[in-house]
Amino acid sequence: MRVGLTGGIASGKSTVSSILRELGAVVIDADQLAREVVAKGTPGLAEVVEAFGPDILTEDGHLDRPKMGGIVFNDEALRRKLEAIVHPRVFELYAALEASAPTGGIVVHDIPLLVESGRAEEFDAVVVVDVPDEVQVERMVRDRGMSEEDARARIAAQATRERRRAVATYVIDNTGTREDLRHQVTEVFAELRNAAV
Ligand SMILES: CC(C)(COP(=O)(O)OP(=O)(O)OC[C@H]1O[C@@H](n2cnc3c(N)ncnc32)[C@H](O)[C@@H]1O)[C@@H](O)C(=O)NCCC(=O)NCCS
Ligand SMILES: Nc1ncnc2c1ncn2[C@@H]1O[C@H](COP(=O)(O)OP(=O)(O)OP(=O)(O)O)[C@@H](O)[C@H]1O
Repeated sequence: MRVGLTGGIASGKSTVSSILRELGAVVIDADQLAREVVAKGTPGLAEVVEAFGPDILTEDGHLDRPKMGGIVFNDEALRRKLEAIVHPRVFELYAALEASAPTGGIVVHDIPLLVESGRAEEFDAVVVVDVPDEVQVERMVRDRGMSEEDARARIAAQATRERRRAVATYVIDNTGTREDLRHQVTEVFAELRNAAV
């Protein structure tokens, strides 16, 4: 069973993913794949340097992620340019991982841009982690030391809550405590397991 997991930035997707892993799901993390395809020494990173210039590298030759974030979350055209390099490579890796994933279990695809990429209907079920924008901002500022302005720019680069909720099979409300979250995830996982048999 292929399950899409999505939600706005800092909504709690990684936290939900780790609970799902504990419960026995296989999780494929799109953000992690997006890091791998531009790791030091990859053709992906070479293409990024060609497009954005060598100043986008740190002194030791890695992608300077905070700097790149500052550029692409304030300029939609440049964001699209980066996505055009990263996304096709992520899809390639995905295909390879899916081909080697064990069959029969629940495979969760943690994809921040699931709605934006128009691929929601490719999944047997879609789980949306939902919080108001203000909670996203609060968590980015509190836990990641981001400025409020940067946090809002990232939210503005993504689909609205309403658009995500419109494709949801299950909505997980993450405005409560971590314990509340675990409770809901456990319930959703039980329903997914029932639906899978
Ligand atoms: C700009 C980059 C270098 C900033 O790196 P940074 O380490 O600060 O953030 P990280 O990669 O951990 O992403 C954090 C969150 O930002 C949001 N985000 C990332 N890329 C995008 C994007 N293109 N559009 C909207 N939101 C995005 C997602 O919610 C993601 O979970 C990085 O986000 C990136 O390479 N983005 C382009 C690739 C992409 O679209 N990734 C998203 C999933 S495939
Ligand atoms: N219920 C909660 N109460 C308080 N803090 C929470 C809760 N759930 C998650 N958090 C915290 O909020 C932050 C964002 O959560 P998490 O990293 O899981 O989000 P994410 O959606 O994966 O983010 P990103 O889009 O950047 O990958 C983290 O610091 C996490 O520890």
